[in-house]
Amino acid sequence: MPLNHLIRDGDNPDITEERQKATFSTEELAIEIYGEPLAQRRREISAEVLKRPELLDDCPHVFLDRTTKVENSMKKTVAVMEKGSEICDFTSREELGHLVCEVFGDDGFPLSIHFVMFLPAIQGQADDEQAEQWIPRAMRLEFIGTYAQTELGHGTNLRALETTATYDKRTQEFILHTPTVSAYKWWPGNLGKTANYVIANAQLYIDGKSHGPHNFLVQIRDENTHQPMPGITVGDIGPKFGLNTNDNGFLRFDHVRIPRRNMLMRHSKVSADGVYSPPVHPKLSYGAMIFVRATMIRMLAHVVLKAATIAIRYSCVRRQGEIKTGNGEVKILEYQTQQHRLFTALARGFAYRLVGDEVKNLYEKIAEEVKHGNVEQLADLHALLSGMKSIVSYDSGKAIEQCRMACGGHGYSHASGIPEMYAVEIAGCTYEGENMVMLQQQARYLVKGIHRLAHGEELSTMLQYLANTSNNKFRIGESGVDLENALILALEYIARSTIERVTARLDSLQNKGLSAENAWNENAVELTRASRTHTRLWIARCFRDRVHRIENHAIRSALTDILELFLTYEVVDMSQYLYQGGYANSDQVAQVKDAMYKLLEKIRPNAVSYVDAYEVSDTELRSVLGRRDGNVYDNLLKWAKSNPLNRTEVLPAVEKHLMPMMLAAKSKL
Ligand SMILES: CCCCCCCC/C=C\CCCCCCCC(=O)SCCNC(=O)CCNC(=O)[C@H](O)C(C)(C)COP(=O)(O)OP(=O)(O)OC[C@H]1O[C@@H](n2cnc3c(N)ncnc32)[C@H](O)[C@@H]1OP(=O)(O)O
Ligand SMILES: Cc1cc2nc3c(=O)[nH]c(=O)nc-3n(C[C@H](O)[C@H](O)[C@H](O)COP(=O)(O)OP(=O)(O)OC[C@H]3O[C@@H](n4cnc5c(N)ncnc54)[C@H](O)[C@@H]3O)c2cc1C
Repeated sequence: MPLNHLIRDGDNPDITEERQKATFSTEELAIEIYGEPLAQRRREISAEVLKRPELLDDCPHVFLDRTTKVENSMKKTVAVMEKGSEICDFTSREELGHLVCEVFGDDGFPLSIHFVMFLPAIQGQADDEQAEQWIPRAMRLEFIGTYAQTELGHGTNLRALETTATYDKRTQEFILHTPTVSAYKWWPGNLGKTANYVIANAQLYIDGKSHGPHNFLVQIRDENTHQPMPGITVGDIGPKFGLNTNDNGFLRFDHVRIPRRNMLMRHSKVSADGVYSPPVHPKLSYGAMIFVRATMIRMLAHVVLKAATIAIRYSCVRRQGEIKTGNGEVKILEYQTQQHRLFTALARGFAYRLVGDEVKNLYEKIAEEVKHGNVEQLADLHALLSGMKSIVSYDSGKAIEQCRMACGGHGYSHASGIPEMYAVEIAGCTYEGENMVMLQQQARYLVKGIHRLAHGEELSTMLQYLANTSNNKFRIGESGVDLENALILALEYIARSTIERVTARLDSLQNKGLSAENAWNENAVELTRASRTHTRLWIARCFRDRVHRIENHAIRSALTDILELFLTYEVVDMSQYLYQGGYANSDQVAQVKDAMYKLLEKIRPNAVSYVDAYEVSDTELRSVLGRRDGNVYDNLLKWAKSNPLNRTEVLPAVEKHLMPMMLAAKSKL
């Protein structure tokens, strides 16, 4: 029995040959990733979707214009809501999430922000009475909501948001108002044409005094006619780099009145007579952002693993050039350069996916504490997520782009599926906090860590390595030190020395009289680097711990190869930092590189099986190059022929414009 469960008759023999080489069971690896029964449920859901034409696209979605894309996704949403509960358990986020991926792909769907931000904002920030009133209605989809925070003029600097919510004691209402053009809400997903309610973030004013940004539930469209409510101007912001199935929108309030109880009041409150009670932590109204930052890690990793699936499968059916003259053309995956760009992408995908689970669990634990008023760990969580969303979004983007380029010309075609994946994924560098800004949020926490250490104060578990000053020599190759440990210690050194250096520079500039703010800005690039090195260390440690916990020997061994490749790649990529302070020499860095190249060879026979085990169906993959059966060329031809430009032999536009020009040119002869 072959260990790879995806072998089928009629597949491209080049890909079948790959699957026969598997040294671990792909089904067992799938169970390790998803757990049981989810691994099996995902397969059943995928199979059910295939039987229901109303859930499938009539033609490749990339051939459609925006209006049709949006309409299609709305039509399919209704089909999912009507029949979806026959296919999956709606109370399981994982099952529903899988169904959504199958039916809609990555480019957005009408309920994405409803589920990802609107509901979580209510769940975390509404008091019990409000939650009881709003959540059941929102869950039944009696209305669709979104999260309207960003404005035309400000997205990052939330303290400068201009939308106001002024309390009117007389009527016990808030008046929501957009005072300037730059105060228009701008960007919220599904706001343009879909949502009829928003959680609006606005500056709270009582008796002329500002209390900072707070969240309010505001109805923006009529529940029966979907027409904008009085005082509301709303629309779609236009086409974007990606996510064009999503109607990101703009919104203006013109003195819109809402009842006092529409302010989300779990943490901050305004009494009927206008008395304000602040929250136990000033940033609790940022809770929905924290939720998305925690969830997006797995979403981004999922896209990397999809791109890796496509590029690795394709690289086994594409033959180009010879390694040894006369021996025939090889699968392009035989080239070391191809393995390097693809297996490192695969390793990052697995690392981020598995670490993403840990981040989600940590978030859930701390969110529960916060719900009960314990905010002790909120700063740790905020710092971690700020770094994680930045590293994972950016490095995933680079990995996906490598996968695309690794497919040569066909990677540039939408037939590969990768351009759209890249466009969707890379938005993660911007949304939920622009990366440079978020890295600096984390850097504040790291600098504080060094100061605490200097004052003999206790450090959180995450920062304890900062105290390990005896780790000052690279121990690769020493007896008693295995590769993994040596690499983790090297990453600890890189992070510690980088954070120490930049903190010392900040301190010295301030000692010379520079203001804290100016000293910070003069070192901002180095501060973001410190933040990156810390986060990459955290990911590495967390990934290692996750792999060590695997009980199935064959699966642990398969993922150990991926872990070691990840660690060697991270260390090589940051090796310049190893030279600072003389931690390592160039021979030692060469040893890490050699280990990395050996791992590429070791992973090569299992390459297709790793991505097969991740189990993304062809329906979800939406890629001609990444098809499970490897039958790429016939299907590329079919795909091209089916595109709307080929509906007529002679395009009407050619007849109208070019032919007269050419005929006129001929007649002038
Ligand atoms: C069921 C299935 C469903 C499946 C569906 C799947 C399909 C999904 C499809 C597609 C999904 C796409 C999803 C896209 C969604 C995108 C949505 C958005 O983008 S919403 C907008 C986001 N906006 C931002 O993120 C703004 C960024 N700005 C900020 O967060 C803040 O302004 C910040 C942090 C930059 C500064 O905030 P300050 O000005 O209020 O605070 P300062 O003065 O700098 O800091 C004071 C202290 O507060 C801490 N702080 C700041 N934020 C904190 C926080 N959140 N928690 C705890 N502490 C925090 C700081 O660390 C600092 O601490 P010390 O003083 O150093 O100790
Ligand atoms: C696809 C997508 C979906 C979105 N969905 C939503 C949504 O559903 N709801 C919502 O409310 N918003 C949404 N947004 C908005 C998003 O959250 C903001 O765009 C994001 O927070 C960045 O803010 P900004 O656009 O103001 O960028 P800016 O802050 O203007 O950033 C521009 C540049 O200035 C730099 N910069 C800004 N401030 C600083 C600083 N203090 N220090 C150093 N550099 C700085 C940045 O690093 C960046 O290089 C979405 C955005 C996108 C792209």
